[in-house]
This record gives sequence, C-alpha cells and structure tokens, in this order.
Amino acid sequence: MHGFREEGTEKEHVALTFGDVSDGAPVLGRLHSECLTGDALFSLRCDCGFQLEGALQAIANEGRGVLLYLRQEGRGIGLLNKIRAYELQDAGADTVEANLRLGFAEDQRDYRLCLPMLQHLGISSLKLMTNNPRKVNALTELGIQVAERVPLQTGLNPHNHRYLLTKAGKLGHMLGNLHQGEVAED
Ligand SMILES: Nc1nc2c(ncn2[C@@H]2O[C@H](COP(=O)(O)OP(=O)(O)OP(=O)(O)O)[C@@H](O)[C@H]2O)c(=O)[nH]1
Ligand SMILES: [Zn+2]
Repeated sequence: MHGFREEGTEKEHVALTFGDVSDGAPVLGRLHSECLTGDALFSLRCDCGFQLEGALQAIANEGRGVLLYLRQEGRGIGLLNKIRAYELQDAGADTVEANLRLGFAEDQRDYRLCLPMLQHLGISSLKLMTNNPRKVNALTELGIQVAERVPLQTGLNPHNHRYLLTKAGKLGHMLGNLHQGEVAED
C-alpha cells in the first residue's frame, strides 16, 4: 500500500499493488473513485462496492495488478453533497440532474493526480477495468497507455437499475444488458 497527498486539496489517496507491476508489461488496473456508501456501507443505490470487490478479485486472480483508491467521493462533489443529491433523486431527479441542480457539473473528477501515482509505481501501461470512457481518455491524454479496456459490469439490482441506465444514457458508460426485464424486482 502506497499513500499519496495531493498538493492543493491535501486529499490522501492510496495505491494498492499486487505482484511486480514495474516490469513494463501492461498492468491490470482500476481507478476507483471513493464511494463511502457503496464501498463501506453496502449501499445498493450504486455499483461501486461490487466493482471494488470485483476489481480486487480480478487482480488477485491475475496475480498482478494495481488499484488506485481515489478520494473523489460523489464524482468529486463530496459526501455531504452526494447525500443532498440522493435526496433530490428520491424526489425524482436522476443522478445527472441532481448534480446540476446543486450547481455542480455532472462529473467533477480530475484524473491528473493519477500520473504521479502511476509514475511512482513504474507503471506506464494499463489493462483498465472500467465502463467509463472518460477514464480511458483521461489516462491516454496523460500519456499512460490503455492497452486494453476490461469491462467491469457487476452488481446490477433493482435499486441501482435507473442509476445505471442514466450512466449509460447521459454519461456514456459502456453498459450492456440493462433491460428492465432482466432485473429481479424486490
Ligand atoms: N454525485 C453523485 N455521485 C455518485 C452518485 N452515485 C455514485 N456516485 C459517485 O460516483 C463515483 C463512481 O462513479 P461511477 O460513475 O459510478 O463509475 P465510474 O468510476 O465513473 O466508472 P467505472 O470505472 O465504470 O466504475 C463515486 O465517487 C461515487 O461516490 C450519485 O448519485 N451522485
Ligand atoms: Zn457508489
């Protein structure tokens, strides 16, 4: 485990590595944005906890990989604002509309902080586990090669179905099999 402090925000980020990641070959990796509710409190409103567990399992299976745990709670708006956004969503807004109503962009994340973290670890090429094209583009622009995008689709349930549809429809996430009929109702 490697700890990093971001200049300016003073946020503390963490990298977990498994095996030798600095030999130059593409590394199975995940940029995971903090989600206290999903990652630690088992919320079913999103897919974050399932993705975190799935990514760590995949890295363990591969015997080699990296997870950057980025303190970008709520797509960068912070925990308390995410709770406010959830209240708006309970009143009918979707996840993007809620952010906009609170005066934020739909996605406030900035991935530039990943570059010094990956450089420190000797990683220049990733097999990136994500459904989010913005992460692929951001890393590529930073000069990190994305040798492969590995889909990370897991945790679909009745509570996050609408949220995932919005991510696919408005945020460009590459998610297949989101049809209502395939979701068991509770
Ligand atoms: N503002 C806001 N943030 C949310 C909401 N639900 C989850 N999040 C945050 O969204 C971030 C995860 O982003 P996602 O869009 O789910 O996934 P991603 O990281 O972009 O893409 P993947 O790599 O495919 O997982 C975490 O920081 C969560 O806290 C929501 O309704 N509103
Ligand atoms: Zn989440």
